[in-house]
Amino acid sequence: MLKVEGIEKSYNQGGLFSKHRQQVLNQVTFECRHGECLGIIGESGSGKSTLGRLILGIERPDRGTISLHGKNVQDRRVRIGNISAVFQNYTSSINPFLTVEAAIMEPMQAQQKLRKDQGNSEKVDLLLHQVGLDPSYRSKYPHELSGGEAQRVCIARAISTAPKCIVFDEAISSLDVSVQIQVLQLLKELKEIYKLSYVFITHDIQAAAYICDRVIIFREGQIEEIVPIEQLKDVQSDYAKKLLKHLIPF
Ligand SMILES: Nc1ncnc2c1ncn2[C@@H]1O[C@H](COP(=O)(O)OP(=O)(O)OP(=O)(O)O)[C@@H](O)[C@H]1O
Repeated sequence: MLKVEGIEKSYNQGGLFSKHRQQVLNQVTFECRHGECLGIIGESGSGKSTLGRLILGIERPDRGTISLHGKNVQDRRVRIGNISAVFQNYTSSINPFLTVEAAIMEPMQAQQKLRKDQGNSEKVDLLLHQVGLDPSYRSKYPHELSGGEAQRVCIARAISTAPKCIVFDEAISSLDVSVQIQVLQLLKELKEIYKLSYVFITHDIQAAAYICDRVIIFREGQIEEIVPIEQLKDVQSDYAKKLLKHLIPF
């Protein structure tokens, strides 16, 4: 369903007029199946977040295509309401001047399917309930929320349009360990309820093992290996073995 084909991306290095370009992604091809959680693991700087931004249509690839159900995500109409994101930095992901209710309604309004009416308010209550928050949170502002609560609001925003795919970029990394587990459980439940596909960018191998069905091992902007999660211990390449050994704590 989400198809990434032959993606290449480079950035200018050394200022606006520099001719030197850094190749960040090189011939990246994979598919994220319907209802699948596909992990992306790699060293810092290997291009994971860049890939996430391309899937979200925030940036364009130099070459290659990313499509959702056969339609190119560069078309805004394909993305809006169908692909959403949850980032690491939950505090800057929500407009500080918006209440929780307004923040959750924002993506729905962008989708232009629902208007600010009774139905929408009810939907906000349902979404809050689904992420484990009670209706009293509707009138709160971001600065009144804990990190875990703010990330739950970001998740409510992400699911509010009933998307087909959500990109998580280190979405649990800034949370306390106990909150990370709760949020991972929540994400698993929501994936089943909404039949979602997840692209789960992380450096946390344990989180990946808990939630992912398959994992892409990323190396310097290229796919080193794609492994089903139950075969994570049996990766083939020396690089993948070293990376996983490095990422597993103790
Ligand atoms: N907008 C940009 N302009 C120039 N260079 C960029 C830009 N975005 C990313 N890069 C470079 O691309 C490379 C890959 O960055 P990216 O953030 O995608 O890696 P990452 O694997 O997500 O790293 P981390 O795990 O540290 O977040 C880095 O060398 C980074 O400096």
